Amino acid sequence: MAEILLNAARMRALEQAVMVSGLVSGRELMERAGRGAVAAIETEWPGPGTMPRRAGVLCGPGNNGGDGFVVARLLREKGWEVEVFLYGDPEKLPPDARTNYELWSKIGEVHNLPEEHTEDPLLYVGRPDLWIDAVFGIGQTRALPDAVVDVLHRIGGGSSDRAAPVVAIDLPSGLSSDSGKPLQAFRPAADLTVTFHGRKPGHLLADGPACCGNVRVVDIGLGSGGNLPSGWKSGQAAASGETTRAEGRMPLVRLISAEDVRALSSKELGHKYDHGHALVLAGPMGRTGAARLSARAALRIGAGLVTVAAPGSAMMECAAQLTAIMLRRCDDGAALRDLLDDSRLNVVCLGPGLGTDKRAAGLVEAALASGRTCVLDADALTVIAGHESLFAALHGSCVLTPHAGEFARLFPDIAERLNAPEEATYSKVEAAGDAASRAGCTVLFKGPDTVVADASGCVALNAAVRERAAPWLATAGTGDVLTGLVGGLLARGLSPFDAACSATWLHVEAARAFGPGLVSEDLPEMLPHIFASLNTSGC
Ligand SMILES: NC(=O)C1=CN([C@@H]2O[C@H](COP(=O)(O)OP(=O)(O)OC[C@H]3O[C@@H](n4cnc5c(N)ncnc54)[C@H](O)[C@@H]3O)[C@@H](O)[C@H]2O)[C@@H](O)CC1
Ligand SMILES: [K+]
Repeated sequence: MAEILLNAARMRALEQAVMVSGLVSGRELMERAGRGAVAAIETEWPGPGTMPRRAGVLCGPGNNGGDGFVVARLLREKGWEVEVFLYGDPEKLPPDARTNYELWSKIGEVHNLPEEHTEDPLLYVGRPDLWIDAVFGIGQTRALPDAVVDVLHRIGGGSSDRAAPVVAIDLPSGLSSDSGKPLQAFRPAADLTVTFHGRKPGHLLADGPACCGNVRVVDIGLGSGGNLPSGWKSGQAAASGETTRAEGRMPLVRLISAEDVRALSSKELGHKYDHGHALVLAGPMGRTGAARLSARAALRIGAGLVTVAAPGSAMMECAAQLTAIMLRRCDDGAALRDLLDDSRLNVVCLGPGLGTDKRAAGLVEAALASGRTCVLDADALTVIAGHESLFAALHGSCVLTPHAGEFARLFPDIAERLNAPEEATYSKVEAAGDAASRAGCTVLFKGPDTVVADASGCVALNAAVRERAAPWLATAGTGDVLTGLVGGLLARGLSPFDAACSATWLHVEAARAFGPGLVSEDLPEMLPHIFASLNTSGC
């Protein structure tokens, strides 16, 4: 199954559908959520034996608070000393949360956390072993009230050196479920986040991974809704009746995984021309390294043939460095048009080390006018950002691979919205989707949370965070390698969306397989190892 990240609206819809079907009540779902949270706590921190443990449970005014009352009751049943605090009016709790408030009230006290005179929960709990943050979950769309920020500060839920661990129920309070951005200046932090049915985009995007700590998913019996069959690919969201960007709502986000690339590890028998021919455009003498890195990556990922096209001044430099990769001279846009008369050249990669001068603009123009499948990166993106006519010439067979700075040059208003504090629920997923629909092509928006979006509304996320973190990718030239990986997969015939998804996953896996000390040249050389391990481990 492909993992779909459930945005808040979709999670609500799933819960509603299950409750309306009569298969399970909201109260039972809440009980399962609380039970799952307690089990996750016991797994994360196996107890010291017979010693009673002590927890402070902070509950909010909605169903997230309801989960908190369940957790409090179940911990008490297990012998924990538990103090419970409520932010909100018990009379206004929704029905299931109210029921659990009443169940808890039979066995323990509920301390009020009034807005005006925030009490210090530490006074009640002394030295707790654990804090439970059940103030807000997927219902939060606006900044935390100051009183709640105050309390979370006191328990250390915003700093890394807190005295007792914090367990967030569903999400740390103050974090947007859809964007992974804090909803206010206070940046919440938890050691463990227990979420239900499936991960939400906010667990993996932006600040989410740093705020959430370990994320454990609890099955509360909502069935397989939200997951899509393996092999689910671009375009199928609309066909399956799922929400897409094209419908103007938050898209379904698929997590990119090994499943996306397993089929790539075998090259079907055939002639080298059956696997495409990528043309990589180089910049002037002294700047060809970037294009050579792209070319090497394109060849390693399985393009049948790769040619570097360099200006006359750089021919000797390239010739001295290339072996399996071919070399052609290409001084300007006219020369590129001539080269592209050869229809076997099915992909053009341009941008790394290209420069931003007249030659570069001519090459970008010729590449786009040819209608060829193109990967545009680095300098090519800067050139496009500076020429409206080139932006307008982008077409459905293009892949743009901007990092945040390049994205802001190409789509300044979208980037501004993404970075505006008052737009905390606007996510990188939506930003990439808006950019793709404006450009009319696939956009691979780089980062530890790389988002791939196409103009039809399909979106996927490659999360290189926590256990999949690859900090070694922050070194010169790794972006040039990614350009070549996308180009090589396009040459092999993958669609722009699929090529971008697979390339970004392999890029991270290559970095992880090499580890510390990585330089960009190492990345393509790790691919045989990755393909071999995909075949043998079935990971
Ligand atoms: N029956 C269900 O629907 C289930 C819900 N579950 C829990 O319920 C949560 C969602 O519950 P709710 O929809 O009640 O939402 P929350 O409990 O997240 O928020 C409650 C309400 O608080 C208000 N609010 C949000 N942000 C606020 C802010 N900054 N300041 C003041 N008020 C704010 C909103 O009106 C929101 O509806 C999930 O995250 C999950 O923990 C689970 O128990 C599973 C079953
Ligand atoms: K919470």
